[in-house]
Amino acid sequence: MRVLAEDIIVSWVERYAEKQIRYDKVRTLLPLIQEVKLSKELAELESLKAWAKQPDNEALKQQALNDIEAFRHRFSDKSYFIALKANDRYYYSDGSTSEDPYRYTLQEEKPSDAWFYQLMAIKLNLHLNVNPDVELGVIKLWSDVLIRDGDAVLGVVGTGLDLSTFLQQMVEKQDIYSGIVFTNYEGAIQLHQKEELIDFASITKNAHNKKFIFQLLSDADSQKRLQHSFANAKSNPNKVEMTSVNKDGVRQLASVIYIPEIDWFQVNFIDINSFLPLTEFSGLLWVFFVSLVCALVIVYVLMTLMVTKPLEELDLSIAELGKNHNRKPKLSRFAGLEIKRLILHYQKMSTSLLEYQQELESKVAERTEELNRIAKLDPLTELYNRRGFETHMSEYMAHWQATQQPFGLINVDINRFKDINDQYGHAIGDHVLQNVAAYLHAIVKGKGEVARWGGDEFLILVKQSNDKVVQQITERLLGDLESLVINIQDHDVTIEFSVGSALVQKGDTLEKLLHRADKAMYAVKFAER
Ligand SMILES: Nc1nc2c(ncn2[C@@H]2O[C@H](COP(=O)(O)OP(=O)(O)OP(=O)(O)O)[C@@H](O)[C@H]2O)c(=O)[nH]1
Repeated sequence: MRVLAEDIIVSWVERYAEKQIRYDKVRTLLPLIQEVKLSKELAELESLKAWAKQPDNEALKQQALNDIEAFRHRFSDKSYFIALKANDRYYYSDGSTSEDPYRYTLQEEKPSDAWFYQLMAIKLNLHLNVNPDVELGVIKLWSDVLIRDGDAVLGVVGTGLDLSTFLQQMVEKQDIYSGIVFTNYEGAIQLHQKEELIDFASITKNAHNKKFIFQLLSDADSQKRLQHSFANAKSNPNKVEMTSVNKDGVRQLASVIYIPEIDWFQVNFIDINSFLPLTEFSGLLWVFFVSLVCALVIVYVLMTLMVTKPLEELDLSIAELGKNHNRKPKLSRFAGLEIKRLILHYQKMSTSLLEYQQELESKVAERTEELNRIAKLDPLTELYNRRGFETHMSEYMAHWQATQQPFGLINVDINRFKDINDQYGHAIGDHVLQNVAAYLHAIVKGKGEVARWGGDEFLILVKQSNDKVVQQITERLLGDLESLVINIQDHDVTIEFSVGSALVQKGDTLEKLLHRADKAMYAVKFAER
């Protein structure tokens, strides 16, 4: 904002300064320019030139002084001066006396007369000189114009303006300016509010002793910039050149304009800070700061209500979903539309995901149960296989340990089963095994469990039993009355078994019990042979 404001000020000042300077020229500088013009006219006066060539000729002198007297009234100070080269005499008249205007004789070695000899030497047609008037005791702004006859210089003529009046009108009228300075063509200060800064009689001094405007600036860069502006202004008379300089320790804008009529520069300084103090912005900055904080708080609250909170809810629900819980995210009515939509989709997704998962889990459970069941059963006879029977028996043995209710184990082995296989083939053998399984199952009914122990060998667990029941079953299996007869390829084949049994005893293990039943069965088998 400050940079922008500075830019605006610079462009505004540029326009303002240009107009102001034109106005100044008309209002204040015009009298000075007028004086210069008159002095130039006076220098062209033929009678003056004639006298200047022959200063001792009284007739020519009278003629010239008469003509000049008419001019005198036109000068604003109603005075003139003439300095003649031929006799080094200085004439001055303000009309106060009708005497000879001769005042004194100039002397080359006198510092206060140096201006004259310098002008003669450098042959400067017009020179404005700020110098004290020794006679009147005031500082005057002199307009010095050479009296020329072709190339020859005959003297100097001109008038003086009271500097203090001029300064009041010109330099002290500061408006927005922090300082107005007039310099000659090389930058030596001619008009300044502070008289001590004015470079009196610049023309008579060498550069080391002059007071240049550039010395008022704080650094070399600023001096360079101002010198550059001087050069530009000189090549574009009446055009204002702006540059930024450091003066009196602060940044200032310097507007430079060249006034060709008097070969001077006018430089106006503007202290940007005083023109545009930072404090002007402080209120605005506070408003901006407070607005910014309010806006941030509102944005934060809205973001929290519309986005952050609903997302936190969603996050919690997702964490719960990881634990297989369907948690419904709580939604405030401020939640953003997109977020609401997102959460709705999430709910649908999580519900169907959990349903699908439950379905999957129950299917897996079913399959596992089925697999466990299958793993325990013999696929051909659908009786317990060895593994299934062992599991069942270990459970039953634990039960027996607790209740001590007796039970028995019967080992049943088909006699010469290999012959059936060999004679009718394996498929028939399988068929026989299935029939044997059904037969044994029917005999045992609810009294116990039947298992296929391997090949053609079966085991029967007779639960909560005593020796008598076991004996009954054994006898039934060995007896002729209820023999198992299977029709194979139109032949009735009687299936015979070798059967051995054992009752559980104190301190028994399954191994021991099996061993006894096995032993009993083989005893029967070998006895038969
Ligand atoms: N068809 C069929 N045969 C089987 C199966 N498992 C075992 N076997 C047969 O059963 C026969 C058992 O033979 P063995 O142990 O000598 O028994 P066995 O011929 O009854 O002889 P003994 O017991 O001494 O009377 C073998 O020939 C096996 O190949 C099966 O699942 N199906």
